[in-house]
Amino acid sequence: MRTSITALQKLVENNQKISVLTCYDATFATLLENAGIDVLLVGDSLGNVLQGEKTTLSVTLDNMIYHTRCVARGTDKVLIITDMPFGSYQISPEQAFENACKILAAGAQMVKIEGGHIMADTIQFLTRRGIPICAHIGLTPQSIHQLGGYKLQGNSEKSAKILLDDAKILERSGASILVMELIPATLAKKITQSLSIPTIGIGAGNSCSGQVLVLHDMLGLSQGKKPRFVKNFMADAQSIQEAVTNYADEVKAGLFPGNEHEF
Ligand SMILES: Nc1nc(=O)c2c([nH]1)NC[C@@H]1CN(c3ccc(C(=O)N[C@@H](CCC(=O)O)C(=O)O)cc3)CN21
Ligand SMILES: CC(C)C(=O)C(=O)O
Ligand SMILES: [Mg+2]
Repeated sequence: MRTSITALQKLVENNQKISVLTCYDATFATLLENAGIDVLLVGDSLGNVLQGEKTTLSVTLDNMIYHTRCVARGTDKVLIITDMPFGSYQISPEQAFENACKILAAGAQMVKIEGGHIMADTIQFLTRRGIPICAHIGLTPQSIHQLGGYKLQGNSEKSAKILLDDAKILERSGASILVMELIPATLAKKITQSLSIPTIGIGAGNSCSGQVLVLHDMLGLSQGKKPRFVKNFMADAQSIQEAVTNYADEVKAGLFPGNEHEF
């Protein structure tokens, strides 16, 4: 039996942090599972790190299905969450359901969708029909051309209030987990304390229920400017296994992210 959302909730109740990494293939999936990572996210960041694109916008549903299958084949214990790609869930709840079914059939146990209150109806539609949902607020990279850059979100009183309200609405709509990306640590803490579902942060400080990073970033493989929230775990490790184990340990111990990784 794979890790269930119930098991993740138990971790939260016992004040244990949830470790999440992105993963796109079977070899890494086996390695991450054996290193004790709790959740693997088949992220649409594969557009960046596998396909060499500037944004996640061109990633297709078939891409996500293919990589979900690869990750599922390489594992038998971890919970697999797969990003629904841009355009696969925004048209209607019905279309979102149809596409989410294909992702679950490929081996994911949950799908992630970007957006706040605007996604409430879709989340309600899917969760009432048996699809577990991870919501995602703050910096939502599929809206990059609207946001105008990969910038900190929720840094005004008004936008912080919208994010807090969105988080509550998403929980009420049935979301099982909430990813929060690139928001002030104090806001992420307040949101986490206001919800009963686990929160997973990336650039959202140390008070979330868990943390996620893009695998290639934490292995120091990504080129170009490194976002503030990224830590290269290969810098102090002799092997990929050791780097991943250190990540899991530092998340569990509340050592990562440190002050230098938050906003
Ligand atoms: N390799 C990779 N890592 C990611 O974390 C990631 C992807 N790809 N692709 C999809 C999105 C895009 N993401 C990004 C990309 C850049 C920044 C960045 O440069 N952030 C600045 C913010 C500066 C500010 O607003 O103050 C930073 O310094 O963190 C953040 C998130 C997160 N996701
Ligand atoms: C960075 C995480 C949260 C993500 O959505 C992705 O990898 O696509
Ligand atoms: Mg994503």
